Amino acid sequence: MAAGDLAGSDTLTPGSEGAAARARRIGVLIVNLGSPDGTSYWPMRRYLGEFLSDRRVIEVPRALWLPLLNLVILSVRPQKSGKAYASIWNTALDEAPLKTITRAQSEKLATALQDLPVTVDWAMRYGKPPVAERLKAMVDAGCDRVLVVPLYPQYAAATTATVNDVAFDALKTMRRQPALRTAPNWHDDPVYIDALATSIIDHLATLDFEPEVVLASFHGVPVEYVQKGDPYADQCRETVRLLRARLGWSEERLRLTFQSRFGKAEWLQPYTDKTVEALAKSGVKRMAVVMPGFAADCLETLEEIGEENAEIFHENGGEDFSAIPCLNDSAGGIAVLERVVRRELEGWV
Ligand SMILES: C=CC1=C(C)c2cc3[nH]c(cc4nc(cc5[nH]c(cc1n2)c(C)c5CCC(=O)O)C(CCC(=O)O)=C4C)c(C)c3C=C
Ligand SMILES: [Fe+2]
Ligand SMILES: [Fe+2]
Repeated sequence: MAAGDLAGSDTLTPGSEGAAARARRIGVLIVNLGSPDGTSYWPMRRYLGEFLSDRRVIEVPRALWLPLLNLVILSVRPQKSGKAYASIWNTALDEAPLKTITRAQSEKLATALQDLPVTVDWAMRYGKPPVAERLKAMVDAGCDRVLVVPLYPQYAAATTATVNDVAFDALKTMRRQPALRTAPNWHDDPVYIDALATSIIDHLATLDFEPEVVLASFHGVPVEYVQKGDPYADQCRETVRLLRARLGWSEERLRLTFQSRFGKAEWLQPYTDKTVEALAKSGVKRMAVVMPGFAADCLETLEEIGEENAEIFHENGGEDFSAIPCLNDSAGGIAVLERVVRRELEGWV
């Protein structure tokens, strides 16, 4: 094979599965959490059903959890969450923002990796496109090695490990498996910290107010998961410590909080919504929130922070509130993904 056949990254478009195999390409599959196909009851129920049936997400014994999930939660939560998704829906493409942004990240990452013999694609852990389908498409297109990149800067079993689980599960059905690598977390990578710091500084420069406090709000997990050994909380704390150092900010100026509680158990604290309320009540008038644990804007950033927490702030006496966009497909965001991929492909390219 000519050397030129190996060079140049591309993206894998649906339908290319049957294309003539190009030998010895490397697949790079970026994977985020996933979203419902629509905001009405049944698409929401299907999505939440798949998500909340994952043993990595809900560790309650099945005999207790499945009746509660199927009889109670899946009859009420689809309506409530559907309304929230409707308020942020990308109506032009009729899809959730997480999908739009992940696709754009995949396309821009392919361009950034053009000098390498890689095929870049994207998938979702829940909903579409599924990890197994896109992995198979990569193999059919001639990839004999695949790097799976769970799009989470901080490792949690409920996010990173469950992506890896489904990738390895997909290989179980293949006679000729590709070699599979999974990318580790990048919570302390200088390129990531720098991209976050730049995004904060750039965003604050666009505001007509100076926040007195900035929250670094991460998705929470139950405290019990951390007690069982999940490194997630420590990695969130380390990200914020490095970010403060990079910005030269104090612990009072950049505060760590955890959002998106689900269920009745105790989750990581301090809670974002309670902190926003307390800050407003204590007389803070101007604040901003950055969400470093999300590689892309989604329901939890756009609706929960951008709408719900903004309202909490205003209702309790706050005046100016701003949600800082995630790194998304910005130059800084793509630089982070490129950094992770190039590092993890060492020895393969
Ligand atoms: C970024 C890391 C995330 C962790 C850690 C995480 C843990 C976790 N989440 C739930 C329950 C829900 N999360 C939901 C949405 C959601 N969660 C993340 C990321 C993490 N979750 C993202 C990116 C999203 C948004 C997806 C989108 O389409 O925009 C939802 C669905 C929405 C809702 O009904 O509230 C649930 C439910 C648990 C239980 C958990 C840890 C164990
Ligand atoms: Fe979540
Ligand atoms: Fe939420």
